[in-house]
Amino acid sequence: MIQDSIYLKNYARIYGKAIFHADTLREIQLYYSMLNFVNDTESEVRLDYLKQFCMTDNDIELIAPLPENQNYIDFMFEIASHGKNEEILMAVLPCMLSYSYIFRKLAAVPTSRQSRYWDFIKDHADEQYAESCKEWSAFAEHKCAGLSVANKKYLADIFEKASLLELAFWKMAYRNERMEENAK
Ligand SMILES: Cc1ncc(CN)c(N)n1
Repeated sequence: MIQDSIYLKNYARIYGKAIFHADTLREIQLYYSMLNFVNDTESEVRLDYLKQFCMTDNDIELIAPLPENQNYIDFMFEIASHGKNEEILMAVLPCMLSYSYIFRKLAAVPTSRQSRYWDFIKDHADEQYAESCKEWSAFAEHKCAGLSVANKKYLADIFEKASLLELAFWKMAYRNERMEENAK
């Protein structure tokens, strides 16, 4: 949750770039709806968890990102610096889509309701969130439809790279767990 708070603050910055380079108002509204989920819906639950650790977003400002988190942030910033919205979309979408996919699977496991992270799971497993993910994906398909095969391949590689950075972010939690085990 702490590393995620750092990640999400930087993730939100990417939308500043995307909105600036958007072609249409509809496009701005789509980016805004993605940012709105991260910054409002998701943040509400996130702040509740931080509270359980006696922390607020002000405390997060003093904590450094772990390497896996920093790598992911650097990658998104690098892509955003090109100022091309098709590329930015490929870098930001795995964050939104993978959570819908993973948390819907998790929510279907009966014992998940006993998890201390149930509120977090529930939000991301939500039907409305899945519908929004479909809308964002359809927008990306539409935006990229007329591109050359080579360009599509380049964009698919960005999507894949961002997805692998998501995976590394998940694994980061287990790395710390192992380090704690080893320290015992
Ligand atoms: C690393 C990461 N990826 C995705 C999400 C879901 N928005 C998240 N909160 N954090």
